Amino acid sequence: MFENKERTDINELGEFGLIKHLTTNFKIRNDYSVKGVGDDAAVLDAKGKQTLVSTDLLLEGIHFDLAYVPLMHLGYKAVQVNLSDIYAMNGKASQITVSLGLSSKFPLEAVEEIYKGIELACNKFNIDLIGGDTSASKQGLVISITSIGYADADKVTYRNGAQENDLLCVSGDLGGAYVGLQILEREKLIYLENPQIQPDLEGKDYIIERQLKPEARMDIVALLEDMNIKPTSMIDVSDGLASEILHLATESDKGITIYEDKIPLDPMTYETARELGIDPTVCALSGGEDYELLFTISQEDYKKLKHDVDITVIGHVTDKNSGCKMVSKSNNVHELKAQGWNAFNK
Ligand SMILES: Nc1ncnc2c1ncn2[C@@H]1O[C@H](COP(=O)(O)OP(=O)(O)O)[C@@H](O)[C@H]1O
Ligand SMILES: Cc1ncc(C[n+]2csc(CCOP(=O)(O)OP(=O)(O)O)c2C)c(N)n1
Ligand SMILES: [Mg+2]
Repeated sequence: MFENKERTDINELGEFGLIKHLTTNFKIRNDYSVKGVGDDAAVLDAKGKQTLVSTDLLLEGIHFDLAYVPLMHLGYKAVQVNLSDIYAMNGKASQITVSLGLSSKFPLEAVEEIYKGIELACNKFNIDLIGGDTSASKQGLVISITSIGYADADKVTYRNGAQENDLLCVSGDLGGAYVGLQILEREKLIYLENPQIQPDLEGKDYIIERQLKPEARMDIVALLEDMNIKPTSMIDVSDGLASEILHLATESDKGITIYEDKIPLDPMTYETARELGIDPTVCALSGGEDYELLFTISQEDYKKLKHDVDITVIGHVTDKNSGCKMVSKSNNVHELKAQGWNAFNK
């Protein structure tokens, strides 16, 4: 989705000219970055902390569809999904590298749009862009971002630390990004059949934003620190609640039980799912792309966060033999299965 009329051929700048043009506005802003863009490698200083590194790959046609994703949003989202993994380790994100495979149809102005989104994310989350790689691609747009962060060794939170009787908590609300995607896909099909019809996204702002412009939960990491809570285990919700619960349980060698009526759903998510004839609970369990934090805390810590409206306790940790279960609104017990999004199922 790129409507800018000006089209400058990337060949006019060449690879190095392009890199210079795109990165010149990015200034190093934090002490962990010794050298950013411009040498054979970036130089970082962990300042006695542990270093967290995570990488994700976004491919046109698999992870995003340029028919309805504006390039600036894509740049912003690509950064968010990567920062989210650093926050899921209970760390502070400080740097990213950005690697691009650009299809030949992309003019300079299109790449500039992606970088506007990246810059917005870097400004908002205090991140240094410290490097990357740029190439032409014959198969559409490819974006790979690596995020780097730091945490004191005793703060780093793994997937494997959940203990029996811990409480399972989730930030924000779930399922919105998936329902937003269904609306965007619906409007795309209508448009393809009849290009005169303008997309009808009226009243769907929140869920469309959840899909196009997710926000990684840096604030939750800060909140937990303020509350003096160290989660016993943590993961971010990228593939859907069910899949992430199974990761925490498997890695921790425990079982987990959740309660359907506790799953936080935004009213717009709930109503739109109903309109589309899909079960809102299934959207939360299997939709994905929520980029909320799912974590376990010890019972003693419950009093510290019970009044926080942005964190919901949805279940608890059990012994391994009890497996992963959801108690439904009608009090039936269902086994949780990882039926979340899977790139290989497309
Ligand atoms: N091609 C690969 N080579 C090596 N490690 C990989 C590869 N793909 C994924 N991983 C690693 O597997 C683990 C799980 O990855 P993934 O399911 O993608 O996690 P996330 O949902 O947090 O991105 C991570 O430690 C990741 O770095
Ligand atoms: C065209 C399109 N198809 C599918 C999706 C949905 N989708 C894209 S990425 C994703 C989940 C996370 O992707 P993955 O590559 O598994 O990331 P990771 O778990 O490694 O962080 C989902 C549900 C989408 N937003 N757009
Ligand atoms: Mg991954």
